[in-house]
Amino acid sequence: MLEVKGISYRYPSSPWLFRHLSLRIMPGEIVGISGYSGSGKSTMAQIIGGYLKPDEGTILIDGQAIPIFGFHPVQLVWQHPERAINPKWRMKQIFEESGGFDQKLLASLGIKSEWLERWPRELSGGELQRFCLARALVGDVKYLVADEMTTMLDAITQAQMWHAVKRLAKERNIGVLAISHDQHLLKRVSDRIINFTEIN
Ligand SMILES: Nc1ncnc2c1ncn2[C@@H]1O[C@H](COP(=O)(O)OP(=O)(O)OP(=O)(O)O)[C@@H](O)[C@H]1O
Repeated sequence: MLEVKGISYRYPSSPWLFRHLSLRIMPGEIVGISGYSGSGKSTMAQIIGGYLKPDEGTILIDGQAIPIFGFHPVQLVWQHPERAINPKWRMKQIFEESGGFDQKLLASLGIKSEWLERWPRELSGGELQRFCLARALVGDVKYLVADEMTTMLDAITQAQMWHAVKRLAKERNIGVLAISHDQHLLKRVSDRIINFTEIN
């Protein structure tokens, strides 16, 4: 189980963004989270994914703190794939760096093998985002945080990606936190939905 226990965060010279925020995600469970713009959902996502350190509180997996070094068992997929990918590497290199190829996974996300030879700038936003999702799902990922993962994408790509995430979550027992302003999407993909303002 992923436990977010009483975390608090404030950016330098700013008031508390949230205090004593807690939530739990079970393996294989998809938890949707909504909340007003600027309330701190992405900041919380970055804390859970290990990109930011909380000022108070802890993140535990099965009762243990997440090791600071090595593979992070919580992987984050952001809204803007172009900001998450090194533009100087071909897609193949990006994949190799993150732990290698899983042909079945690539196929299930609709990633064509010829895209692997391309540079990031030679792929559309939707194609790049599929790569980011595939990269997040390579290896022994235990939890996935999808922060507005498909907001910029067309309905078909959105449906394909979420179909794959739902299937993989159940098959591999990966817990998922889906952050979105799209209530219809959250209702479709989530086992339960939390309002961000109710957890802090
Ligand atoms: N690096 C930063 N330094 C200072 N303030 C920041 C920084 N990053 C974000 N903020 C502020 O923190 C607040 C929360 O931002 P965050 O992106 O976490 O909210 P959010 O709930 O994800 O918003 P949205 O739904 O619009 O994506 C905002 O007021 C934002 O301006």
